[in-house]
Amino acid sequence: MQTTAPVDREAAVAVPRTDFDPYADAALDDPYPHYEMLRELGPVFYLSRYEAYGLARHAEIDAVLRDPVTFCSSAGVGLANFHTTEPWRKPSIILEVDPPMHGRTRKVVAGLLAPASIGPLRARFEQEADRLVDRLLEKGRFDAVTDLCEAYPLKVFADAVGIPAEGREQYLLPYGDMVFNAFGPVNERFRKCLAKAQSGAIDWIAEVCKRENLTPGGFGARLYEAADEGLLAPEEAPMLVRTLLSAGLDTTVFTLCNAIRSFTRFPDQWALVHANPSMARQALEEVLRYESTFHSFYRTTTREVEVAGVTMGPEQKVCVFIGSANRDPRRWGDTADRFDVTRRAAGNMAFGTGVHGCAGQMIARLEGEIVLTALARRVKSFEAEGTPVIHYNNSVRGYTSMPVRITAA
Ligand SMILES: O=C(O)c1ccc(-c2ccccn2)cc1
Repeated sequence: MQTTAPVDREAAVAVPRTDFDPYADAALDDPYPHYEMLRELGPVFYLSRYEAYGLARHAEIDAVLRDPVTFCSSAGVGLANFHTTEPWRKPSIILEVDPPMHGRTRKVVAGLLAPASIGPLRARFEQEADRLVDRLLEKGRFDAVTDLCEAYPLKVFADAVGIPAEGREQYLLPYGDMVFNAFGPVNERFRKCLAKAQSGAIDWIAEVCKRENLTPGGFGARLYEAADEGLLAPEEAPMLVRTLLSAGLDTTVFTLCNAIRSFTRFPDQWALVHANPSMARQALEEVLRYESTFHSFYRTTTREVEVAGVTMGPEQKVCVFIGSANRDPRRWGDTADRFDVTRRAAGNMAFGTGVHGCAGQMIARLEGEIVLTALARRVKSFEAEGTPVIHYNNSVRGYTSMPVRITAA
């Protein structure tokens, strides 16, 4: 366990320094004891290894994410400051921009992914979930990552965007892996990703975002229609298709992984959901709180600002550990570390909060709720077959492999 060094001389109030490395495998194996240590350091601390401030408590993270002017996104939402470091790809026109520009692109994407727009997808999402559960019950034992958690979003969400079926397995997840590694340091993990992705994913994504490759009526085609209507500049449509493919796959895959993992660890919780499938949506919310898929990202100060008595200069990177906010006993009480599907987990930070709160959170919830409901109706129990293999990534948590055995109801 890392130690804290003497106080930082410059800060008005001593800011505790730590050489904790959030990106070390040991931290990714089980971040929660480390998050506990960070929360106890104070409301604000300094990650000396990365020369960035850090917040691990719910209240301060909530305040920072609700102030996009002081804590901006246009310098990148990862450790790299776009004012001094060349971004690895053209910055996103929704994630890596500030108001007012952000408001315009956000309005278009949020409209596309709003309940009214995704409601008509429910029937085909349910049909696909039932077909998938049929296959899993026939198998009895399978790898929950490849056969369930990856298979489902790669089919239903990629179909909803309207991209070709060919090449999805090969390119979509590796591309997302790179997107989420890019929010961390340029470490070995990220460098390996970049090298691999040069081999095809980046070109494949650019190709499938072209209008001629998108199914009419899908989210992608509808972004080009928004450009036709003047709501977007022509070159912004493919950029927002790239957004959907960057943000909408790995996150839901890992959320499903974290759900299955939690239910194999806590079979009594699955028993509750199996007994009452209408709890699926609420159970999913507790999965999102308990094992947030997306764990940490950054904002950059646009001026000198004081947070909890600590004065930060301008151009400072501030890491918000939303995975820790979701376990903060100051917000969730002393059962914060308990996986409890009967808890009211709404208000968790899994999708962030404020103007940049995840625009796709409703379709993510729809996918999760439908899969868990289909499983709850027909699967009595999940048993883990051996230890699952963690997927190591700089900012999202999930699994590479998770052999399970299921028992039909
Ligand atoms: O506009 C993009 O390319 C983009 C937008 C959003 C994300 C994202 C970040 C964290 C969690 C979920 N989504 C990634 C990429």
